[in-house]
Amino acid sequence: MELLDGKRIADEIKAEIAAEVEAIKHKGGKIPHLVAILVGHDGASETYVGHKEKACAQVGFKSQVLRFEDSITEAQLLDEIRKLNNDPDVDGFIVQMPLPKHIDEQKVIEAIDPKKDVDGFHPVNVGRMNIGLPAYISATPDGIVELLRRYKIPTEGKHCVVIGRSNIVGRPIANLLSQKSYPGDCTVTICHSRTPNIKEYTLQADILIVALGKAEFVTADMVKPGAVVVDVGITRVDAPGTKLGWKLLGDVKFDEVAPKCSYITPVPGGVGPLTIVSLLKNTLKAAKKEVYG
Ligand SMILES: Nc1nc(=O)c2c([nH]1)NC[C@@H]1CN(c3ccc(C(=O)N[C@@H](CCC(=O)O)C(=O)O)cc3)C=[N+]21
Repeated sequence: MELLDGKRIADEIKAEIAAEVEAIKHKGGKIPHLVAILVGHDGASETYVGHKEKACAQVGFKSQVLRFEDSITEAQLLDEIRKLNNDPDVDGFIVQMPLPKHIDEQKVIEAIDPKKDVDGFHPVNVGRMNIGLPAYISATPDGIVELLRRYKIPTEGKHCVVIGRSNIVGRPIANLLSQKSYPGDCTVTICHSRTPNIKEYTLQADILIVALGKAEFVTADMVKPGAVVVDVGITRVDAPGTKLGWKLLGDVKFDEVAPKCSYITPVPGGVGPLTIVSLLKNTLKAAKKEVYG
């Protein structure tokens, strides 16, 4: 069993991006500039946005967080988005999810100029990605693809089973891995909450991608010996007696599943660190006008 070390790969890619930013500076080109909009005070969102700021500083990007109270109206938020769409210094921006209930998330996503949508959530980017055109690919599926590529995991002709059908993970990763590419050329099955007897499918998986958001859902009896297991879940649970009083659990029961695998991602330190890096990759592409010209 070998760990898919997302932290190590993330550091490797960040070093590559930092070198490119240095080269851009040297030539007097545009320093990539990422903006994050953060509404309210959700603890996890604060953490992620903090990670993004730190990562931007590490690679030499310009970054900014625009903070708004929960009381911001949808119209006011849409107006802030319009300003960012029209600000030539801003290469890309994200609106951290979740948003307060009185704001329509889909409306917000669709207000973002696809050229600056470095989260890859706008239907234009989703659609382009789905048909294999240049696009901003959203962070989690892109992170999974990077892990498979950097560990040179064979994918052609493999059966990839995805648990979860969300717009931001299950659906896009199933699409990418079925495309004619590397990593790709997989036979893909999507399972979800209405799939009876999930184990019947997971036992056939050469590559098992788990993204349903249920802590320790996948147990050893559900995994084929030698499988590659990618765990996208992160659930915070109480851990009395530890220093923090809590810990993070994946969607896979790591201790019993790991010994059966050829490769497996840890949680934390697997896909998570790569999601931040994907955002940096997209912002660099935006600054270089690589996707839309
Ligand atoms: N507009 C928007 N874009 C997002 O990309 C977005 C979002 N909203 N809302 C929430 C989710 C979640 N997300 C993660 C980012 C980093 C880690 C990450 O770095 N995880 C570390 C552990 C982090 C920790 O210690 O809590 C790891 O798995 O090793 C995880 C999850 C981005 N999201």
